[in-house]
Amino acid sequence: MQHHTSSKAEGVTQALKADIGQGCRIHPNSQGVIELETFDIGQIRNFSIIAHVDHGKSTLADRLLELSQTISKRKDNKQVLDKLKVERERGITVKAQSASMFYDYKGKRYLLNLIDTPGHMDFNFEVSRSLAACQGTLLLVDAAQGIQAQTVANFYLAYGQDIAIIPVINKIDLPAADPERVASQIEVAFELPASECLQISAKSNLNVDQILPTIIENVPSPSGNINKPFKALLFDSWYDTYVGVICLMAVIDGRDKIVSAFSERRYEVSETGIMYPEQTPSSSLQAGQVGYFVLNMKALSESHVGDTFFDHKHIGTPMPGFTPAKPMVWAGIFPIDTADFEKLDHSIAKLTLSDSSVVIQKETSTALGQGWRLGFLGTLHMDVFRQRLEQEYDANIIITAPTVPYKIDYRDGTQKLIRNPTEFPDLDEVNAKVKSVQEPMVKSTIIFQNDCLGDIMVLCGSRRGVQLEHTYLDENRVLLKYRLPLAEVVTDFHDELKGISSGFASFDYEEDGYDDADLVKMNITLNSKPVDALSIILHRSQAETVSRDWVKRLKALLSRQLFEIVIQATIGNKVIAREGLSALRKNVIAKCYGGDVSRKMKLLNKQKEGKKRMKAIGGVEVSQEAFYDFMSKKK
Ligand SMILES: Nc1nc2c(ncn2[C@@H]2O[C@H](COP(=O)(O)OP(=O)(O)OP(=O)(O)O)[C@@H](O)[C@H]2O)c(=O)[nH]1
Repeated sequence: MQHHTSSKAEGVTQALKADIGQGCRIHPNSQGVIELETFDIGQIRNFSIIAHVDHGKSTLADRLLELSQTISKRKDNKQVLDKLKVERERGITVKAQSASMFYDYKGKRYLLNLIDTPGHMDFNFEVSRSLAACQGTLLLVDAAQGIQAQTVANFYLAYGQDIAIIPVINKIDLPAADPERVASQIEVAFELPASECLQISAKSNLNVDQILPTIIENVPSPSGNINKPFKALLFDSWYDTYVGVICLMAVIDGRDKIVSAFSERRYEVSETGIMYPEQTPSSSLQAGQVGYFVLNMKALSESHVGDTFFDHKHIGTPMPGFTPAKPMVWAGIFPIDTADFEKLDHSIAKLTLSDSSVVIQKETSTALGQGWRLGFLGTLHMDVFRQRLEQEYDANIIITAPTVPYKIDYRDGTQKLIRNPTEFPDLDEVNAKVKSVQEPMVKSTIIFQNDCLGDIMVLCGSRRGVQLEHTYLDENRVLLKYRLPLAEVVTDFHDELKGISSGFASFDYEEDGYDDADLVKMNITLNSKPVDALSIILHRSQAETVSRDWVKRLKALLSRQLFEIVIQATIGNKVIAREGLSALRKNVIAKCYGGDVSRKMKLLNKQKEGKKRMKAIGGVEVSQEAFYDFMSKKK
């Protein structure tokens, strides 16, 4: 194999004689930049890899980077594209990343831009972003697991964008691999010929060398024109402490270095470059290329994903942007120790700099004190955010039960969006003023083995689901489509599904508008005083079961006090569940009498310390830990 360690003077366009593909490492010139100016647009390919979670995208991406000599072979098996600690721990890709590589094929040098995508349903929004910058994609399917729900969702995202789709069956080295069966599933589900599926093992490198030539042959080059005025699509951005906001863009036309945003703000470009795989400056970025721009943008809020940038003298029609990510799950976050408020405020602000899809509002709860209400794309997104707060910022927090956004239509024609159960109107107000209450719906895809069909249909039915489709992918794999309320899906639906199918069912959903629903707000009271942080919005049919469960669990978590505690669940004025906790008979303080003074002081101080973390609600002292335990245990 010819290793092309080019000299500094050598341009990247120089054609090689080799007619089988091989990678090539390009080095920056004496100014420290990679020369991209003379690179022919016909020799550029922009592609992504889409797949269900764990089907091997990141592993394959690393193999392609190695093969193209973009990175050297890693011994530690750590993935290059997954940068965050939480991603490595959970083995999921959260934020899309891109990487450029150079590859010599049939005497020509190609610039291949790989745009990695996350594999979980909460991040579908990021998949669409990445696809908008590509002309082709590798649809990766695990040879043992076959098509899963996310494979279907991703296929349709790519299909909708009208880009070339190359089916690739991965993990053919596994003993349970059945590539022929998976190829036929691909033909049944997507009408892509089984004979065109590449069969590879990203782990053992088997047939991986076929991938880049297949991309070059089958994915069209971008269609821009370098002689037209500059136009680029912003598809990702992040914050860098040293230079401010970094914008990842796909350049559609032109080759200018001065751009101006559609927001009519003008920016000076201070640096352009490619992800190689680290940020590497380039002499310019021009039509067809994908790379980063440093624009002296100070705040991430100035970079709108889906925005179009133009040459400031030729501002044209912006490209259809992306639908902005809408937070679909809201939850309150509070410090366990109220003294941590400032520190936590700072940590949340910093964390949202690198994740602009989180929406923040301040919130005050009588039970939990000052905190925030945060909007997330889904429950996994929420979990990842919580985990990052705890791991990277050492935060001790309580997070309330998630709420989906409800819509209330009033008789007087006004509408209200509810993100917090405390904002939900009480029963009297509903009766007097409300025309309708609506909840968000989703269309879900579930794929599983035939033998759990009955149980899965029962589960969907109990979650108020309506069946839309029932297809056999092969003799024992079933694809079901259900329309379900989002509120039913964000709690423990996925866990139950995994339980029923011993972990094998896969699940994905997309938003599907709002439906009228018979919803009520359930309040929890302690000695008749409501505990705001424990209010939830429920479908009337579930109120009884949930209320009984909640008061029972609360009873188990509260400590007995010097008087009786009555725990009630109410809807309006009506009590629907009740538990009592009898009074402590002996005064605990009595134990402190006698003994030496210092021991007594120590005990009293300890008690004071503990009190800091107590809230008195209806005269009842509730420790933050009790809240924490209550909230962290799912329904
Ligand atoms: N046996 C085998 N294992 C593989 C192969 N490719 C990937 N894996 C393993 O499958 C697991 C998931 O691979 P990843 O590359 O992290 O999957 P991913 O699709 O990027 O996952 P997300 O980022 O979470 O969507 C890892 O344990 C890999 O080592 C393969 O060809 N054969």
